[in-house]
Amino acid sequence: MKKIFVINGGQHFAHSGGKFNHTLTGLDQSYFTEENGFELQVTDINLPYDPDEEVKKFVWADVVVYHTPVWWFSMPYKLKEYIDVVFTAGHRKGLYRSDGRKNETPEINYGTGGTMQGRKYMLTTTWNAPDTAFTLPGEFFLEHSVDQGVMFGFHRMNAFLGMQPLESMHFHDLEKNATPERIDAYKNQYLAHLEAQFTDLEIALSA
Ligand SMILES: Cc1cc2nc3c(=O)[nH]c(=O)nc-3n(C[C@H](O)[C@H](O)[C@H](O)COP(=O)(O)OP(=O)(O)OC[C@H]3O[C@@H](n4cnc5c(N)ncnc54)[C@H](O)[C@@H]3O)c2cc1C
Repeated sequence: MKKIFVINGGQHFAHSGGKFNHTLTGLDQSYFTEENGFELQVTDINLPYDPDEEVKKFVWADVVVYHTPVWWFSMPYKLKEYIDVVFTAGHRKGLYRSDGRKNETPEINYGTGGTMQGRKYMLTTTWNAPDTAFTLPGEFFLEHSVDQGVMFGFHRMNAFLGMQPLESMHFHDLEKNATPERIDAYKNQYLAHLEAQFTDLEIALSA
């Protein structure tokens, strides 16, 4: 059984209802079943949580799945608060030991003190921005991808803990053009993405 820990970062606020991130979490619950060879734990950052129990979920997991809307080119404040609180609780309790540097060589090895080696993570993001804002010359994101641009720090954060990325998936135009057709297509694409990522993972983890 592969152990999957899903964090639903779809905060409910203003015009961002968290509904699409909740939909992704529901698809996880339909896919990561015991029948399919998975054990699943889910945290919704809108609900109260115990930081020590959350640390245990990270340490338990083979794969952490993060679902987040993008708010002001970052994550929602409740997800950021969750990470600040839980990762701090996880210092020397399974998430990270130190920043990785040694006193005698402080110039090198920053970010190598994580204790989550062997674990993987997968990121999904949701946006109002269309995908073309990242790809077309002259458009807003100057041709930087989501992973190498806005979410670069998020990926380094997971590297700091020692985790390796699975392929991310990003969902665009969910405000101005959230048509039923787009939502249905995204749901199907996400299930296909899970199949692709987690079929490969079976081979990688059991090797
Ligand atoms: C403070 C703030 C800052 C923001 N900053 C940015 C930014 O920097 N860049 C950017 O691009 N965007 C930004 N946004 C927009 C934000 O990223 C999107 O509103 C968010 O990603 C949408 O995700 P959600 O889970 O909240 O979905 P929701 O807004 O709840 O849902 C999106 C749409 O999908 C529909 N839907 C969802 N699930 C289903 C379903 N199962 N069946 C049928 N319909 C469904 C909903 O009805 C809705 O129309 C910002 C929003 C806020 C509130």
